[in-house]
Amino acid sequence: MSLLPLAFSTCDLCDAHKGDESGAFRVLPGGLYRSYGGHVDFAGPVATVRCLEDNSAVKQAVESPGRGRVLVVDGGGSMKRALLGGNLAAAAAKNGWAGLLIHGCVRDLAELRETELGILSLGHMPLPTERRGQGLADVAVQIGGGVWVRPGDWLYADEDGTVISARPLHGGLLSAP
Ligand SMILES: O=C([O-])CC(=O)C(=O)O
Repeated sequence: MSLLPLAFSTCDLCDAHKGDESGAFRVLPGGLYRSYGGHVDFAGPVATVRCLEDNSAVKQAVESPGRGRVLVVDGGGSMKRALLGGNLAAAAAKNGWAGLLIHGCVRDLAELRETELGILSLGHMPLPTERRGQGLADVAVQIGGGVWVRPGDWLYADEDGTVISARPLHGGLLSAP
C-alpha cells in the first residue's frame, strides 16, 4: 500500500504551536530516539502498545492493517530485549503502517534501514523477546520522560524531532501522490 506523502516540518509545527498550553501539542525530548528505518520523515494517527520484553502485541499490531498509522510502543524503556526486528518491520511496511516509535530497543539494523517505514527507537540490541502473549494494545502510554501519547493522537517525525498532537496539524498541506 502506498501512503500519501504529508508535507510538514516539526520546526514549523513547533513555531506555530509553541505557545499551546492546553496540552494538546507535545514535543518528545530531543536526542532520545534514533532513526533506524528507511524513512526519516513520517506521520500518521497513533495506535499504541504497552509491553515489557515481550513483543506479542507488537507482532499482532503490525500483522494487521496499518492504514497509514504510526504504532507507538511503550516498552518501558527496557534495553534488554529487542521489540522489533527485520521481519516485523517488513510486516509493518507491507500492511501499510507509516512508522513505529519504540520506547525500547530494535535489532536487525541492516534490514531496518532498507525498510520503507519510519522507525524511531531508544537504541538497539541483538536479543529478541520471548513471546508469551503479554502486552496491551490501544491504551494511553507515557514515553519520553512523561509525555502522554494516546490512540488517535497524531505523530509527526522528521530529522529535527518528534511531536505529538491531539489533532491533525497538516491541514491544507496534504499533497497529492
Ligand atoms: O521476531 C522478533 O521478535 C523480532 C525480530 O527479530 C524480527 O522482527 O525479525
